[in-house]
Amino acid sequence: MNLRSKYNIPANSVITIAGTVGVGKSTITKALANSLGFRTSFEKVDTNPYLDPFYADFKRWSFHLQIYFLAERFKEQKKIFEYGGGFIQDRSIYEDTGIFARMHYEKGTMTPIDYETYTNLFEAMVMTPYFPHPDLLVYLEGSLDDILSRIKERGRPMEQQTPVEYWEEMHERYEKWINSFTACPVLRININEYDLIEQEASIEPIIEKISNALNQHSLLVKR
Ligand SMILES: Nc1ncnc2c1ncn2[C@@H]1O[C@H](COP(=O)(O)OP(=O)(O)O)[C@@H](O)[C@H]1O
Ligand SMILES: Nc1ncnc2c1ncn2[C@H]1C[C@H](O)[C@@H](COP(=O)(O)O)O1
Repeated sequence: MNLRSKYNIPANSVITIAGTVGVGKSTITKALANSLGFRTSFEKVDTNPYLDPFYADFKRWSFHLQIYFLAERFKEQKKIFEYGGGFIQDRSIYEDTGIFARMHYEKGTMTPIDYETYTNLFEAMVMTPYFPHPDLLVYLEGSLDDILSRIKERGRPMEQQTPVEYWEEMHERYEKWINSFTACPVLRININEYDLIEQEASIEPIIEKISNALNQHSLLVKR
């Protein structure tokens, strides 16, 4: 019996993984998809033409990068819809606006006009009844120190050159953001609760929690 059947997880579920840069989203996305027999939806990092220029000059490229990510995530959303679900998604579309665009606007590295244009576009595309929200958002949380050492260990050059204050600011914003997030049900997981690098089997207790969260929500909806 596979873990999806064992824990009664519907085959058409869409589970999105959220959390700050380097927290471990891609790693857990792969592990969950493998264990549940789901497809994956990853954000494109290596082929993103704006990411390197953005890290070199936030002011010049923040709007371009947000539009690029929005288009990419929307295409992924369409793919998930066309397959009828059964996906683990690496990063939610909500973080683009709730964390990144907002942070750059408030820090002065995105102009008010660009922010308004972006926000209008985001709301017209995403915050409509036609946009399917995920069944569950799994939020990965961890200490700033752990996250900084993971960013360092992964070694993406543009992230190494970014001042630590950027990651610190993002870490704080994530905590506030998740506390007021309501677009879909949330399951919080602390990254010290599992270790997929040393112990592959540590995915099973996470799947059990996901199952409880999904089933609890569907009971609430049925009531
Ligand atoms: N459970 C874990 N324990 C230790 N290191 C981890 C764990 N999960 C991820 N990592 C490491 O942390 C770094 C960032 O992980 P990644 O999945 O790429 O994060 P994200 O997708 O959130 O940016 C990678 O070097 C990865 O190998
Ligand atoms: N919406 C975004 N704005 C700015 N930067 C972003 C956005 N989404 C992702 N990123 C950056 C952050 C990282 O450098 C890479 C990949 O993110 P990760 O959390 O490592 O998967 O893209």
